[in-house]
Amino acid sequence: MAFLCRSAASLLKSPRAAPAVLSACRLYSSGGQYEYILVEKRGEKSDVGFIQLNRPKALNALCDGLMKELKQALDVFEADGEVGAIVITGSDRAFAAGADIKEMQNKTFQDCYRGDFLAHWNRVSQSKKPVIAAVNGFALGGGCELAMMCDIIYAGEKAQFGQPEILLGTIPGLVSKVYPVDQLVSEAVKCGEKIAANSKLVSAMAKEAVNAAFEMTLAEGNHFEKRLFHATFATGDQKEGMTAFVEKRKASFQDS
Ligand SMILES: CC(C)=CC(=O)SCCNC(=O)CCNC(=O)[C@H](O)C(C)(C)COP(=O)(O)OP(=O)(O)OC[C@H]1O[C@@H](n2cnc3c(N)ncnc32)[C@H](O)[C@@H]1OP(=O)(O)O
Repeated sequence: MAFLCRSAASLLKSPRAAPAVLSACRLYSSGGQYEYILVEKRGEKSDVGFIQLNRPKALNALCDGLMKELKQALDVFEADGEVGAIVITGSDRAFAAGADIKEMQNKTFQDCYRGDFLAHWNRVSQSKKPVIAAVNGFALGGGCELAMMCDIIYAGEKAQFGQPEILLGTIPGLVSKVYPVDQLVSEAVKCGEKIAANSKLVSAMAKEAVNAAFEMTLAEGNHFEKRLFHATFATGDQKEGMTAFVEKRKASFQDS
């Protein structure tokens, strides 16, 4: 179905394929066809495609099924001549708390590489129609990246953006802050302590991705970062980081 939707615009030219496109377009008018998102058209002229991430118990963690449905909904809205802009939102508590850690916990490097894990995650940035993120609550890791892939971000007062992957033994995880003069050095040391408590191996990989990005095109940089992300799944620290999250305890990284 996802493939049919992606090709909807071109398939419209083919009478043989028309029923497939029509059934794709019904996905939001009939409701209930998606498991992880709510999809409708909003605005006085029904010209705004509206997608709400809907896994409240998991704080909208971006599981594979949700990302496939998001792609599918974007495909349908792109093929819909009435739709002029798309809004993606979550709940009051969470836009999205990142990629689904429980789904990733036991993945190996081989699983990531062979399955080209995250291959379709760039779909939002490829949208031909303007996409607006309406962010309330947590926008962490992949949730933060999802918001950044949109063209415009509107944030609620309590929105919290962050890249905490380093706490899980994977990349990235860089944060910047502004402090009063007299607190700056001690806060910088505290920051250093926090970084040093994470996997030194994975921190080095995060730095490698950031540094390499300066020398590359955006597409090359994204590709390199994805491959390094896959490589973290070959480390013991990624297993420890994600297992610690699932077991609700502090991770103990061995730099291995
Ligand atoms: C982009 C790529 C490639 C990678 C990533 O995105 S890695 C993930 C990055 N995100 C994080 O590390 C955030 C993880 N979540 C948290 O730190 C916390 O859940 C919180 C700070 C967002 C909220 O904490 P709070 O104490 O308010 O709530 P919890 O009890 O921790 O969570 C409620 C419920 O949601 C489940 N949950 C939350 N985040 C995820 C996630 N990313 N993946 C899977 N599940 C998640 C959490 O386990 C809990 O469910 P259970 O009670 O059933 O365990």
